[in-house]
Amino acid sequence: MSTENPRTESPRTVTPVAPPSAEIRQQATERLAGLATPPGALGRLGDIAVWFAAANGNAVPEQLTNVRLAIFAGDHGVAQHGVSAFPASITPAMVQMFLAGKAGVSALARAHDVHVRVLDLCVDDDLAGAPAEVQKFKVRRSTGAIHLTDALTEDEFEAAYTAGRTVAAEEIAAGAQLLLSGDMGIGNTTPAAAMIASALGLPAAEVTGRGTGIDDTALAHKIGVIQTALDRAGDRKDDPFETLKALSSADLAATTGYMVAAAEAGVPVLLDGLMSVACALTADRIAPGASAWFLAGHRSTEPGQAMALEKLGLTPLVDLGMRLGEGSGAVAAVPVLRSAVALLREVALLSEVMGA
Ligand SMILES: O=C(O)c1ccc[n+]([C@@H]2O[C@H](COP(=O)([O-])O)[C@@H](O)[C@H]2O)c1
Ligand SMILES: Cc1cc2nc[nH]c2cc1C
Repeated sequence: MSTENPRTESPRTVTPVAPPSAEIRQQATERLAGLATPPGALGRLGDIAVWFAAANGNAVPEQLTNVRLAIFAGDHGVAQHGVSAFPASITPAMVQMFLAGKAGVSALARAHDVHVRVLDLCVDDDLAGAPAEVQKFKVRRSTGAIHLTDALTEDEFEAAYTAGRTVAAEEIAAGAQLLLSGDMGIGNTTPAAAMIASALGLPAAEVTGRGTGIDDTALAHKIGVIQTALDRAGDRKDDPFETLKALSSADLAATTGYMVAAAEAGVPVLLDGLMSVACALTADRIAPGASAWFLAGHRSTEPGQAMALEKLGLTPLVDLGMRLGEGSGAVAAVPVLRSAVALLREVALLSEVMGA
């Protein structure tokens, strides 16, 4: 973890982020080359181990014992406009499942020892019985339908973005060696696609996918909704903060703030599917260089995710055809990263073997 990237100005400042230590990266590369394995025999696991070593600040990287996932949940005005295969009432129901430990991501997180925190930024429900902690950053109920109006007001944007930064700081204070982001929100593949289209300067038709599984008719309608939103935002798409305010939501603005803050603090982030990668792309617009702290967990079936990953220069660790969201793809990739770390930490050096 480095402290070389302090950000003291207002949240709306584009400030580059320094990459992980080149010196430690070099030491880790030399260690990898010296392991008692044939050169290159570890394939990508070797590269991943070196990346993590540099991000972790140790040429012999720490064992990954404190991996922490924050799931940012919210509802989206566009969900009332025929862009999803499911009703918005699924969002609070799934948040309750996360809290009960019964969602897909809950099972994976237990299997792989990942700490899960659930945050309601803009769920359109009062989440009866949920701990107060879950709603402490709640900005509003649902967000503006982005083809008709801005997702957030200026105050709401600042509250959401700052909330995400605070969550990252809290998780880092709790000892996070690796942060993961997850999402829950019916309709959220629509703003996520709009964020990616804005960053890449692409039309809606190229980045839009089927989300929860819409048919061809609904897909054509969803493309129209996203293109209308992009046209409505106009030149504001050139500014990542305006993009978040006009075209995202409180949960996605918070996720972006979380990633910017993690990179600034020098803590690596393992990315999930479409929403996570849309936010990572936006975080890298806000904090150029932040992507050096990001590792792609999995490849989602959403086309926009692949395009955003390519722009970020990231290749996913696993490609399992998943499109669940929740952070599930990132959690599924944790054992791969742990495998890489274990190899660089624990394998003997060839010089030791030969000298023995
Ligand atoms: O992570 C992904 O790539 C992904 C792809 C498709 C759908 N999802 C999940 O499905 C929901 C959004 O889909 P939709 O069709 O309602 O926009 C939301 O809760 C996401 O977590 C997630
Ligand atoms: C059941 C269900 C679970 C989810 N988890 C994330 N997005 C989801 C969408 C649906 C519909």
